[in-house]
Amino acid sequence: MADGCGCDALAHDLLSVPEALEKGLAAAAPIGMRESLPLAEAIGRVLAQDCVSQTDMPGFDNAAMDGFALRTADLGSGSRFELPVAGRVAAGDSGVKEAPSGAALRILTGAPVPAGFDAVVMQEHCERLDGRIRFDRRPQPGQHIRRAGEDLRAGETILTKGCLIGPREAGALAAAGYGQVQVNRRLKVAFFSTGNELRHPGEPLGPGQIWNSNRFMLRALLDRPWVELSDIGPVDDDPMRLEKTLREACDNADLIVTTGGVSVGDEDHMPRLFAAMGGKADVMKVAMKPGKPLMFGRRGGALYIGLPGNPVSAYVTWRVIGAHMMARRAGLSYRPEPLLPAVAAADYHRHPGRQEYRPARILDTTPDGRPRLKLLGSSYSGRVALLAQADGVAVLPAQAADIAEGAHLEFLRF
Ligand SMILES: Nc1nc2c(c(=O)[nH]1)N[C@H]1C(S)=C(S)[C@@H](COP(=O)(O)OP(=O)(O)OC[C@H]3O[C@@H](n4cnc5c(N)ncnc54)[C@H](O)[C@@H]3O)O[C@H]1N2
Ligand code: MOO
Repeated sequence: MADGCGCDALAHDLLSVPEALEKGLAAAAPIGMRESLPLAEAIGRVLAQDCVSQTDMPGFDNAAMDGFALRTADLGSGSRFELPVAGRVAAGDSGVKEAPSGAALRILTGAPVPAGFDAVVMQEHCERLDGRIRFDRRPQPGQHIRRAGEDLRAGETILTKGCLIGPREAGALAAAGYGQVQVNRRLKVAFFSTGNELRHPGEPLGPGQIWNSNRFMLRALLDRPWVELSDIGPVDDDPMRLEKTLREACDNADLIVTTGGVSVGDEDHMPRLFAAMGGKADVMKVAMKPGKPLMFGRRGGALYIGLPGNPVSAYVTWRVIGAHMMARRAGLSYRPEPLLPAVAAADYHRHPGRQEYRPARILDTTPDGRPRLKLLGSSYSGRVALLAQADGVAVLPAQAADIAEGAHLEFLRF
């Protein structure tokens, strides 16, 4: 939609973005169905249980350095020390190593520190003689020893349900002894794009036809390890076909995402069809640009999100609202996306009205580290190529008309 279409005059009737997001999150109840998986298969999934450490972490006093363990009480006064080396202990060794009073033990990183030993001297600080070590820095008690439980005590929480099991979480779960974890079952997501004008990319185009970009953009947006994705493909603006597709999708999916057909045109069938099928539908007008029309619906166990057809509008509404709804439905805890402080790289003028998410490119950074943003074309809701050139969207306040070079902007980085 071009700038200055006049429709922004109605902006006061619109829901704000936080209001729309709140409504969306409230509609997106988690599916709450779980399964137990071996840890390796749980990577990329949503954790469905609170996890506590099953042992103290670390589980025993151990050496933080390769070197020599000793008892500081053996050192006496003076500034030069020499001790015999009475044995060796490596990571994985079990059993208590005995060492006579006044002797050191060769010790390797991760090895249990035998009882009574209270310091480790790094090998770099020791001169090694035949069966003895000499060093001239007095070690402090506790030096280079990782004490049992200093990280976490057995029973302390390491992760709470609702987090994504990424590399750090997988590592923490393994360290806490979880070989098997409860995760939410994959969210069944079905998607399709509506419109008679749509052709598969590369197919010859007749008059009035365009290549279907939303289908591929949505596939990339929705394909997550915690999602079981079903691509229904394009569907013509034929009410019978649309209704059949929607009905089947509602019967089989936890979440249905479509693009197009949610506005007020004669071929914008989705709101009416959804209601006719016995679903509860809500077409919202959101005070954001692009992405004004946005539809939510519920029918049986299915949640429906109808995104606007314009590709940039669909992307932005997905990023700002839809993605949070999908995440919540899959059981992920909601985390607001932080906006970064940035500055305008030039003077810009715009028509005030709706809060705008303008594709923007980072030119460079200011001396205090803020990105300097070039705002890309003002008429862009169909220009998906512009989105691909952007590093993110600048969030322009509803009432801002003139934005001066150097002015503060908020930036949602892709
Ligand atoms: N009288 C009004 N007309 C419109 C309004 C309004 O408030 N009053 N809102 C405008 C805005 S803003 C948007 S956004 C669009 C949203 O309309 P729909 O969701 O119903 O989308 P369509 O009309 O089906 O398509 C809009 C546009 O996007 C192109 N499109 C659709 N699907 C795809 C696809 N898969 N790949 C690429 N491009 C696609 C489609 O050809 C249209 O050009 O409504 C405005 N109108
Ligand atoms: O302004 Mo529309 O919402 O093109 O997205």
